[in-house]
Amino acid sequence: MDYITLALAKGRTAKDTFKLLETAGIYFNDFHEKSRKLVFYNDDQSLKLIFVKAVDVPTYVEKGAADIGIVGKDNILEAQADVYEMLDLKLGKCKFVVAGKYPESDPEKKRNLTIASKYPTIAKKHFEKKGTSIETVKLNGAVELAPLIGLSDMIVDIVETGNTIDENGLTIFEEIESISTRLIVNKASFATKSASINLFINNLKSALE
Ligand SMILES: Nc1ncnc2c1ncn2[C@@H]1O[C@H](COP(=O)(O)OP(=O)(O)OP(=O)(O)O)[C@@H](O)[C@H]1O
Ligand SMILES: O=P(O)(O)OC[C@H]1O[C@H](OP(=O)(O)OP(=O)(O)O)[C@H](O)[C@@H]1O
Repeated sequence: MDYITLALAKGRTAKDTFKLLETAGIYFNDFHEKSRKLVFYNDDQSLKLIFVKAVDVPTYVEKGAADIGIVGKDNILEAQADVYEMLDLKLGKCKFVVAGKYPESDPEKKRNLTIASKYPTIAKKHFEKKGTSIETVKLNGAVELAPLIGLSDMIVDIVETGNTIDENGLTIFEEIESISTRLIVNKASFATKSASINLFINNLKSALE
């Protein structure tokens, strides 16, 4: 069997991903949360795990540095990565929305809107589809602050419980799409390592049932 490299997103979905891998019988015994190590091997050394920032997972997989990646749909869409998306792991569920101050922000206005987001590509594509041209301001967090202090008209961001939107007095104007953690595969690896990759995917599928 071929040996495969798995890029796994650090951050809020990591714990649930490790749990799912364990349900599938895949254990990384040398992994522990406080470790600063970035490379781990499973029990039978058939899997090499690299633990990277979520936003970088699509890059590792597209470029073939990893055969498989586990990462949120948000990062896959934003990266526009040329990879196969094979499985929905149903973790890290949330949705992309357009939000702003009500009634000051009006998404239907066709004037040049400024949208703040960690996801400027997704924001641009969404408004392009509606025939609205926008300027984007790329932020790396606390995006909800932007319309409150006049940095943008609205935001495109992730919502889960809605608490961040509510506590900052914003209103959701539109839901763009649902997000969850997905399994992605490098296109060349899928051809050259099909047996190992299919085995890995089938194990995860069984664990999800
Ligand atoms: N509030 C949320 N609820 C559920 N899932 C979320 C939420 N925010 C983000 N996610 C999902 O979890 C993934 C990882 O989130 P996390 O906040 O750890 O990543 P990050 O934004 O890259 O981290 P950082 O803020 O440290 O840069 C996101 O890419 C997304 O798919
Ligand atoms: O609907 P909620 O449950 O409130 O979750 C939504 C928040 O979670 C994410 O931020 P994160 O916690 O990653 O912090 P960030 O501002 O640093 O991106 C997202 O960008 C929202 O701000």
